[in-house]
Amino acid sequence: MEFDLGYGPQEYRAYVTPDVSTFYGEDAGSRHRTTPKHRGWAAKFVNVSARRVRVYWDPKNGRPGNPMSLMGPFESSGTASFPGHRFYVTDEDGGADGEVLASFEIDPPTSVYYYDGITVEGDAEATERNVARLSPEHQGYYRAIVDSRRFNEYYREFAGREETHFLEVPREEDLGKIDVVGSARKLKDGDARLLPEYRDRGQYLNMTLRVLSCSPRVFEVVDFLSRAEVDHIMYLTTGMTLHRSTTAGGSADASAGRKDSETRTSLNTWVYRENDAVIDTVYRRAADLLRIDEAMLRPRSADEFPDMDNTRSMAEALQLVHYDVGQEYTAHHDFGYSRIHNKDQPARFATLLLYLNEGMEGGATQFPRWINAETSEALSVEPEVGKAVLFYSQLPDGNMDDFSHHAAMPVRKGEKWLMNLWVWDPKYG
Ligand SMILES: O=C(O)CCC(=O)C(=O)O
Ligand SMILES: [Fe+2]
Repeated sequence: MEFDLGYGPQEYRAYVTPDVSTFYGEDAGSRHRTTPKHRGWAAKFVNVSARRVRVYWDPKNGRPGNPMSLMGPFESSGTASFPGHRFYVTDEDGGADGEVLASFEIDPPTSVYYYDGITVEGDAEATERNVARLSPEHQGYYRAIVDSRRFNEYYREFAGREETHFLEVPREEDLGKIDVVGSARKLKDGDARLLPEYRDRGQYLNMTLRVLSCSPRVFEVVDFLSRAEVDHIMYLTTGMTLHRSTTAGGSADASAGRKDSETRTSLNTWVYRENDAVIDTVYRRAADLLRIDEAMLRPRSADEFPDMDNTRSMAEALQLVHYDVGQEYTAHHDFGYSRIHNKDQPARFATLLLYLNEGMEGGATQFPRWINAETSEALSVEPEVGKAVLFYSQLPDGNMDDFSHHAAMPVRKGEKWLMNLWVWDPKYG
């Protein structure tokens, strides 16, 4: 798409969600998108002011709001929400009953909601006076947000969605041409590495990547982990202490109006690549699956990939999660909302879910808003020992994918063990 923020015409490769018919290998127009039962909608809040403000979810029953997040000057936060839900902003010290500086009703396709204490609508001079009172650093953030808002208008017009990420650099990504539900790609022999000392000569693990959904992009790899590996991981966890799980951005990322303790009720701990040869193998295989070098998933020395602007790992430690009966993780996004202060806007890019057991009742991973032509129900993935699910939280153009909304359904009987491998975009930092 072409856009102009006042610095001359520029080009941007924005991603337009394809017609759903193409997800079935058919001509555009032959099938129609269903309306999902789940009406979730991601909301991002931006504090366009030099004061510290709090965002509250408004329960609309006359009671004070539930605190969602604290935003410093020119910072942002976000949450998984629903159309019609209301939020309001007060001064940090004002509390839930404080003077309401701005209020918002979630109204698709709007995803980004601004509390703007600087801009005076229709009065450029008054606006400039407000800007002049800001520190030079804050003036820079203000102008960046103004540009981003204007860019967002072009993006929304072109792509039908808002950019929830302060986009800078278009990203391209090689997913090959597996863009039809049910289609599969066999990963080449040798793609999936086993440590040499653990394999016979010429023996490789072959993996097949199968498309479960094109939007969000969700793939399944049955037998990603061997039984022996799963047994080993479960053995490693013996004696580990698990802690109550939290959500990525604390309450800022909890589903609107619910506390952390209600949205994610599981226990978890972290498993490190460096500490175990089998875990190292899992990372190497994950890198093969993602088609990136395994070095990206560990700290690098300065002479490896000198073109990268940092040497940090793009991956987090593996998060081992345990769900007991009744425990769940309600629908959420994995991407998080990065601070505007960070020019690189780091965000989680891909998630690999590794199932370590099966046979429980409940406990499926669901994508309730997947775009498809067959059902309004969620896409539901059942845990199977050793199975991996790969999904992307980012669209090919670098924006966040609101449809990557997903949930771990409550376990009704038995228990569930799973590992999360979170991979950040290359500018993690
Ligand atoms: O347990 C699952 O199936 C999904 C877990 C998840 O989405 C998360 O931990 O972020
Ligand atoms: Fe998640």
